[in-house]
Amino acid sequence: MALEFGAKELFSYDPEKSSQDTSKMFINFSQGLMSFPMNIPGTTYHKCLKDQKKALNMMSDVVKERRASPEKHWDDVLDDVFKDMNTEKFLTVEFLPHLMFGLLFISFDSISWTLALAFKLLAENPLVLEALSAEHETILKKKENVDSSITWEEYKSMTFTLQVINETLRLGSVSPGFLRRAREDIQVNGYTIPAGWGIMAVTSALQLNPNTFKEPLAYNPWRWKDLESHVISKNFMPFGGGLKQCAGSEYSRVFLATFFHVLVTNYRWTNIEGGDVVRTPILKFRNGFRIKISKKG
Ligand code: HEM
Repeated sequence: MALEFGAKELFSYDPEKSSQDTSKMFINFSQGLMSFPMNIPGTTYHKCLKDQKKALNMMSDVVKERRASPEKHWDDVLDDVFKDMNTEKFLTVEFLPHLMFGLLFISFDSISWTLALAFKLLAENPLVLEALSAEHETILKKKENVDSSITWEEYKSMTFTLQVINETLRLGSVSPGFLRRAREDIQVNGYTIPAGWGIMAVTSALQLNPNTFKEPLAYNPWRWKDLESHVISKNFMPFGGGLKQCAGSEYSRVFLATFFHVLVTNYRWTNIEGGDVVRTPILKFRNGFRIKISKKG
């Protein structure tokens, strides 16, 4: 679902018209990223390369189709990218399929894992689920038409939901951290990081620091009301930091909040099996994760 929604926003993808199982392609690609790099049929790595090629071919076809009818407007990200090609030299026709592939992968993988973790944590913490449901039921009650879309004001009123999102990202930052390169020698606590060295800031560990987050392993969204903004900005970086921070952070928050609204007002679920969280170094479930979901009566 996150993939189809992202693909629709990026290049007006219509799953009904696609002959390919796009989700499968991206899942296979994702599984091969941390696999042993042996490119022979049957290996995870081989599947990863094969499906990456398929996905890139699909993106190339979309780009070709767009170039063939420049008068048509799509009102999606690719439309804007085509406009930017007039001013940005790095946006070449050869680069576009890679850009679309990268954006789609990065958006689908991170959001899907965050959602999967939220399903697990909410089911394990019924008080949190109860408070989350209450916030969304209140929004529904105030609506004149319950079937109308969520408004920006409603999104802005989701205080507890945003705390749930923060707490989920704190405990389960999809990425272990972010990468930088030292441009000059850097002194840290008596050690020197020489210029040119790669640096990985392991923010996922920082987010479990008991000096900042009391009982760091507890899933406690209420903690966010008492944390001051300067403490948050220095200790909570699930979307990275500085000029290079995640371009999709606001999109992700809106997506997750909207998803929770639909989920808790319409569905209930129970965890069936799996759900052991591991880092490889990206967040994963060791033996998968199965839930039983049903419509609320
Ligand atoms: C829960 C969801 C997400 C998480 C946790 C996440 C996390 C991250 C992190 C940690 C970085 C590295 C930032 C840095 O180096 O400081 C990053 C970069 C990036 N993310 Fe996300 N991301 C998410 C969703 C998305 C989505 C939905 C999109 C696109 C629609 C996106 C697009 C990007 C891009 C383009 C960059 C590279 C930014 C740059 O290098 O200038 N991300 N993300």
